[in-house]
Amino acid sequence: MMLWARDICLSGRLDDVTAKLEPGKITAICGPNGAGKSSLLAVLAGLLSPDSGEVQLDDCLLASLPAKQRARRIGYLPQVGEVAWNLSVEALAGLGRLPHGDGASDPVERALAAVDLANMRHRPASTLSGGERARALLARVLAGEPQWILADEPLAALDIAQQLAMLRHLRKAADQGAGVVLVLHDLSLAMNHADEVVVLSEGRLHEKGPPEAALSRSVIEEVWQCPARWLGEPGARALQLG
Ligand SMILES: Nc1ncnc2c1ncn2[C@@H]1O[C@H](COP(=O)(O)OP(=O)(O)OP(=O)(O)O)[C@@H](O)[C@H]1O
Repeated sequence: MMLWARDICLSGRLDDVTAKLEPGKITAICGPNGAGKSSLLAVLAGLLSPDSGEVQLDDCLLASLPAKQRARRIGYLPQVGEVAWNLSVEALAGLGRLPHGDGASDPVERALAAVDLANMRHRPASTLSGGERARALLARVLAGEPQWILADEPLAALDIAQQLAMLRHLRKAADQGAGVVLVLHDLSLAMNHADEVVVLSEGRLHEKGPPEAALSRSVIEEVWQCPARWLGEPGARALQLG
């Protein structure tokens, strides 16, 4: 049970990246702007084909899986939070059931509750605030109850209470066996909430390991070229910059 990117090369974006991701964990992908985080996530989701290398999902190659099966097993939330059609929140979350073709309502209800949008279920997506829209799009992913949740900056538009609620929900999903992979710019969130951190730099894998090691002060200074130090205790770290 794993999602394994092997020797991934993608012209100008990823250079021989290998990373084995485990279910039951929250893995954060971190790195400076342009480091290749979104590209790697899209490759892991099977939405971007690498020039060379392959992604293995459990015992099969991702590229060999029919799109519907892939969509059942991997839920992907892109970075740009656009809603193409002006659906209601409930209908938008319901799209997460499409790969299953069952129109089941219980997973949609659970997803709406998880993102705290059950009371806005009839609101057209066009009337939502940025953070509400981000949560509705996340509800679509959660409603599919995928084995892997791959989300590109899912917390960026959320207030701190919603961030915490979402992290608790993602932790619960991981505890129940899902693999959770999050692109995060906020290194404190990665440090305090991830089990594993993948650090990319200029398209290459720089570090992979537990947060205290992968996001050490020396790694941050080398990769982000930014003086920084961690304050506080493990699990409740704050990053002081400068
Ligand atoms: N469609 C594309 N064609 C060519 N190059 C691209 C394409 N999309 C992104 N890139 C380039 O690939 C590199 C990695 O982009 P990517 O979006 O994966 O980085 P990122 O780490 O997610 O960045 P950010 O933190 O800014 O979101 C960047 O230099 C970017 O300009």
